[in-house]
This record gives sequence, C-alpha cells and structure tokens, in this order.
Amino acid sequence: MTTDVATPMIKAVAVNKYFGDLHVLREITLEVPRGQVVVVLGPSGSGKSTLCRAINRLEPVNSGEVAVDGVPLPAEGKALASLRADVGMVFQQFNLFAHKTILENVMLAPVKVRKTAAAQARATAMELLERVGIADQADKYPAQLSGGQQQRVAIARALAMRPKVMLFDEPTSALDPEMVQEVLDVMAGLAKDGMTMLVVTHEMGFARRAADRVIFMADGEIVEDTTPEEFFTKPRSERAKDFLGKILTH
Ligand SMILES: Nc1ncnc2c1ncn2[C@@H]1O[C@H](COP(=O)(O)OP(=O)(O)OP(=O)(O)O)[C@@H](O)[C@H]1O
Repeated sequence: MTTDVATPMIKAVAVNKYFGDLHVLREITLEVPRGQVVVVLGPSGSGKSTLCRAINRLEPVNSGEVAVDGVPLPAEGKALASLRADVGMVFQQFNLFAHKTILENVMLAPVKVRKTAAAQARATAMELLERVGIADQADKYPAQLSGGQQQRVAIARALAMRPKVMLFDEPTSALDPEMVQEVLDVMAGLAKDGMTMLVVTHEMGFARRAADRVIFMADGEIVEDTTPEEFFTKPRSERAKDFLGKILTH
C-alpha cells in the first residue's frame, strides 16, 4: 500500500479504448494528485463515461496503464477485485439492492468483501448514513426513498468500503431537478474533506464551486485540462467554446 504523498492517486498512461472501429479513448494520459477534485466535461459521446469506467477497469481497455495510488490495476482476476474496492463508484442509476434495507445496502460490501465484523460494519454504515443526512431512513427499502435519497445511500455505500478515490458518473442526471442539489451538497462535502474525486457531470455550478480542475474531453481526447476559472472564462479550444456556448444558451 502506497502512502507517499507524491504518488498520484490516479495515473493513466496512454490509454486507448475501441468499441469496434470507434476509437473512444485516444492516448489518454492523466495524473490526479491525492485530494484533488476533477470534473470531466464534454459533449455527449466524447468518452467521459468510458474514461471513468476505464479507471477501475469496469471497461477493459485496448492498451495503456492505469494505476491507483501507485498500484497498477491488473486486467482481471482476484487482485483486480481487491484493488477495485479502493475505488468507489457512483453511477447515474443508483443500483441499490431492492430487497435489502438501506442499512443492509451500506453494510453488505464491507462484510462480504472487506470481511468487516457485522457490528463494526453496522456502526460505520450508520455513521455514513448520518453523514449523507439519511440515518432516519436506515430501516426502509430503496423504493420507499426519493431518487435524491437513494443516490445519497449509493454514495454512503461506496464510502463504506473506505475507498481511496471516488468516481462519479453523472450522479445527478437521473434525478428530478429539486433533488440534484442535495446530492451535489454531499459531494461538495466529500470534496472539502479531502476525498480524491473524478466527477463526470453536466452540473456546471458544481464544477465551478467544488472542482480544483476541469478536464474537457472531445472525441476521446483531453482537449483542455485547466482550472474551472480558466475553463469557464477563457476556454482555449474552439470545441470548448462551442460546448460552453451551447450550454450557456440552453
Ligand atoms: N458498450 C458500448 N458499445 C459500443 N459503443 C459504446 C459502448 N459504450 C459507449 N459506446 C460509444 O462510445 C462513445 C463514448 O461513450 P461515452 O458513454 O464514454 O460518452 P460520454 O462522453 O460519457 O457521453 P454522455 O455524455 O452522452 O454520457 C459513444 O460514441 C458511445 O456510443
């Protein structure tokens, strides 16, 4: 286990991914230092989700290396499962277990994967549910909760594995507008607490408020990699200008 602060928390080198003939990730090289919050922006189909999934090898890549906290992720096998546990992932769809309570959803992976004792897992799960503001719903089932609440449970569930990194793939895209902010607030809180995060989102307000860095992707490439301030006020590429123009006039 690496704890050297100089080691990037995420390191991708020359990652390429094809779907058939479609070159979806083109020579992606990226380092994310620990504690940094990176928001990934870009037009639909630019490869943002694929990048996110490639980082924990949910999506196998055709070439290139990915390392988390200095440890290269193997392509498959038991070692991959164990390393993947260091990478929390929150998706657009919450993917909670419908027949388990909220508390059980959050306890499950630590007990099964980390072999945490049930009492300890329960205590940690309750702490995390408290942190995402939902401890009073612990005994309910996912269908009894709003979308925003379910997504907060999904975040607590990911945190229960004590991940080193959190990846968010459009976590608010499936939510009714009035529930978006409660999820973004939880994410901003995590960012403030020093979690390393890579966030694919269309929420520009979050990018401005919580990101340390914006990566703009187009056609499978990182076209801009800069601060939110620079990106939103002085985008350099025509593609970023075009993207921002469309969003701001939306
Ligand atoms: N499993 C798959 N099989 C074939 N093509 C795929 C697959 N997943 C993604 N693609 C294609 O790869 C490209 C990149 O997709 P990706 O989902 O990474 O884009 P994105 O930037 O996240 O888009 P969006 O903002 O619409 O979610 C798209 O052209 C998409 O159609």
